[in-house]
Amino acid sequence: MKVCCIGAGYVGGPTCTVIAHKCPDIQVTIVDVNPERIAAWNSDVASELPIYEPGLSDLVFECRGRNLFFSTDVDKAILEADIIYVSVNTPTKHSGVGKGFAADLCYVESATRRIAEVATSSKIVVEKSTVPCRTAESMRAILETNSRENVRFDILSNPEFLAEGTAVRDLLDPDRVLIGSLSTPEGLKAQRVLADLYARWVPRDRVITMGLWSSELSKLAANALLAQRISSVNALSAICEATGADVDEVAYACGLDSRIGPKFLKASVGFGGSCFQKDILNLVYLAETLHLPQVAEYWRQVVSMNEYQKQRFAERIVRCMFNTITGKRIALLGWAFKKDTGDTRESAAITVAKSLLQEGAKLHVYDPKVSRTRVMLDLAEPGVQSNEAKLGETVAVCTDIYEAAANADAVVVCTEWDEFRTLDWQRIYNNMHKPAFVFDGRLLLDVAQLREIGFRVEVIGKTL
Ligand SMILES: NC(=O)C1=CN([C@@H]2O[C@H](COP(=O)(O)OP(=O)(O)OC[C@H]3O[C@@H](n4cnc5c(N)ncnc54)[C@H](O)[C@@H]3O)[C@@H](O)[C@H]2O)C=CC1
Ligand SMILES: O=C(O)[C@H]1O[C@H](OP(=O)(O)OP(=O)(O)OC[C@H]2O[C@@H](n3ccc(=O)[nH]c3=O)[C@H](O)[C@@H]2O)[C@H](O)[C@@H](O)[C@@H]1O
Repeated sequence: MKVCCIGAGYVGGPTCTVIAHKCPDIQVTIVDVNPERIAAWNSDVASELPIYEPGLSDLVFECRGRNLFFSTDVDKAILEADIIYVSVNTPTKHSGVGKGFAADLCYVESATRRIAEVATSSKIVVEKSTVPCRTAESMRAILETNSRENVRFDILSNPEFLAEGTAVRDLLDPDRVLIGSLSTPEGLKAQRVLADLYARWVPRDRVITMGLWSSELSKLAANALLAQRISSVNALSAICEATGADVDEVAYACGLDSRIGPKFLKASVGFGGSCFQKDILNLVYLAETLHLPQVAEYWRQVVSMNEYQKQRFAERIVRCMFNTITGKRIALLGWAFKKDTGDTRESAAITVAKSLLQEGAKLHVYDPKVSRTRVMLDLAEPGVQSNEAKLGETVAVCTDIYEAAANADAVVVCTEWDEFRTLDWQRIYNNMHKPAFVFDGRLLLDVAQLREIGFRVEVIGKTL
């Protein structure tokens, strides 16, 4: 059996690497239109792979050249494959109908058209990208009206639930694998083929099957429910700050109720990542097009609360620093949207940094997995400063935390990297301007220890 994956991104790369690892008899080819990305996947240096995920480079090096291949030859991989994963990006539309909400399906459509044009034999096409409900229907229409005679396509929905930073672990031991299909004999047969593939390492009872539309909607629903928990606890964090309650204690007390559960109740500066916001806005758009304005408004509020949380944190920094940060140096620790990834898409750090820059601060950014180029690209958006040289006057990207914090007025923690827990805070304090502030956007630091050293500490969801 041969598997092809179109899209060598955060999902296609790890997902199909794990398939290659678990199924040495299956040839897996991951293709992409981006030659730099494919070249990076073919690098022999772990740090040059396009994605940082704990444990991923070992699997890539184990399988690559054996039964795992990364290539730009999309057509060849399509021609040879029995199963084709479509794992391309589905960003929020920036223009046209549904601008700012709907998913842009142009990449899914172009990959689907390519499959239809190139394939000379029947294929199972797996919709891996996160898509609006009933996208598989559009894919089927494109495939059926553009394919050759005697070539049949069975489309399955197989949404991905991995989280970045734990992708390999999530793929090796998933809570569930979801496969949706039409309930036709051919659809069910294709569903069995894919279920058998996963059952090589996932217990059968965790490979669940259902209809196509339920499967597509379940992915959007799962992300909406997860993000809703974070916005709920972040909304409570604002009440905690105003009342003297402690959000960690409140979350702990609530999470012990087995109906609520303890996970995903960590208050923060705000959720980031490429999917939560995008997928909820997609759900909002879906509700609007279905003429369900109250439903749309309900989910929209999860995103609004997240924007509020990020803004509230930035405003608190300014307020605590005597209502002005003009010309002050602020060390920003963490740029990725969560620990153990170099991904910065929709990272809360970006919003906070932009607000601080607009208030006239000078930023020294440190993140163990994010490059200077990435930080500058994230900031060089319209409305902030588009000129990189000018940006360089107010933003420095440091490779050392102590250098970032030297002569700073404040340290702001935006990402929960483990290494921030064990810093030499006395050394940091000695080299900072006084009063020295620490703003913890991740409830990560030992506040008592910091206060003893002399820091003024402000934490999300707490008044100290
Ligand atoms: N990033 C994540 O943790 C998760 C993402 N998803 C979903 O998976 C999908 C992919 O996400 P990512 O991997 O993060 O995106 P990504 O942007 O990292 O990767 C997508 C890749 O597809 C390539 N591509 C686009 N059109 C193509 C075409 N016609 N032919 C060949 N290659 C093409 C792009 O060049 C890019 O390298 C999205 O729908 C996303 O919502 C789902 C679960 C987790
Ligand atoms: O569709 C997707 O892309 C994926 O989106 C999320 O995964 P991911 O965005 O990679 O990472 P999460 O661990 O969910 O974290 C998202 C954001 O929420 C924040 N978060 C998470 C948990 C929490 O309790 N509090 C909190 O602020 C994180 O710091 C991060 O900024 C989901 O967890 C995955 O199941 C899903 O497959």
